[in-house]
Amino acid sequence: MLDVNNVTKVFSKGTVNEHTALNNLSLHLDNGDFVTIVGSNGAGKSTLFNAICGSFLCDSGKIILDNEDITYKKEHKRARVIGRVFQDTMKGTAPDMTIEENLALAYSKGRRRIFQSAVNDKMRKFFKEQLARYNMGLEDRLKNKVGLLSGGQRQVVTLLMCTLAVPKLLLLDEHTAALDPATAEKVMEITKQIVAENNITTMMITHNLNQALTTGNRTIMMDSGEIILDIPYNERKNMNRDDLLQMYSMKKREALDNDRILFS
Ligand SMILES: Nc1ncnc2c1ncn2[C@@H]1O[C@H](COP(=O)(O)OP(=O)(O)OP(=O)(O)O)[C@@H](O)[C@H]1O
Repeated sequence: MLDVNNVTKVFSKGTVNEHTALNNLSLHLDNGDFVTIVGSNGAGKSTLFNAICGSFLCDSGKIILDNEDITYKKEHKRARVIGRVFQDTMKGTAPDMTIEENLALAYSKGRRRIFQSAVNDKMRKFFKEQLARYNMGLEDRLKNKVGLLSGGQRQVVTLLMCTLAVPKLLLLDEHTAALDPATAEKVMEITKQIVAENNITTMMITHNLNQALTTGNRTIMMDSGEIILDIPYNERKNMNRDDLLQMYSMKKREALDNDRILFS
């Protein structure tokens, strides 16, 4: 489904601040893979997502999504088939628009009617049914502005917006990190449900090693713009966070500095 082939991204090239954020990185995802991504601050995790989304052009390498070379495709065109949920719960929705207007935008995106927020009764019924499934009380608040919702409720609306038209790829960028533990757990449950029901190929960045090891079917660890560990399900299923930290230390030949890594 996704092939990232030898991708390199250098920021501030030719200056004293030159920094290689992605270093000849390659990655293959099969259809339906749910890959969790861990790594220290500055490892290049979000930059990898930005490269896949087309936030910038890479210095070298190719990105293929569902057999299409998207290396030079514009970001807004990629956004039609790639969903992304950020840590910042304000991103991804229009706070001054109502829940139903936000959902209608996403709904029409999938139907090629760009930027259409008009809501009809059929859509309203559909949105209500969808929201009711997640027990967040959102089905009765269709006419509330999204800006009035809690962070957890907004993340659920964003998730639904990203998946109403099933994307080819879903990118979750620490999307539960800003929520309180109970809400984070609830949003993770909903995420897993949406991904499983629609068999969405998904990548999720997290700093929580336990979450990384118990979510999806594979975990990769990044460091200095490279993938240093790629652990498939069979290997991962009996691992705990200490095993993962030890694997990191063996690979890097350095002890793991928990403060730097910021793993929970
Ligand atoms: N637009 C940019 N311009 C210059 N440098 C950048 C830019 N984006 C990222 N970087 C640098 O690239 C490196 C990788 O950043 P990135 O945000 O991908 O790390 P990360 O693994 O997501 O870290 P974190 O866990 O802290 O979010 C960092 O050193 C960062 O400062």
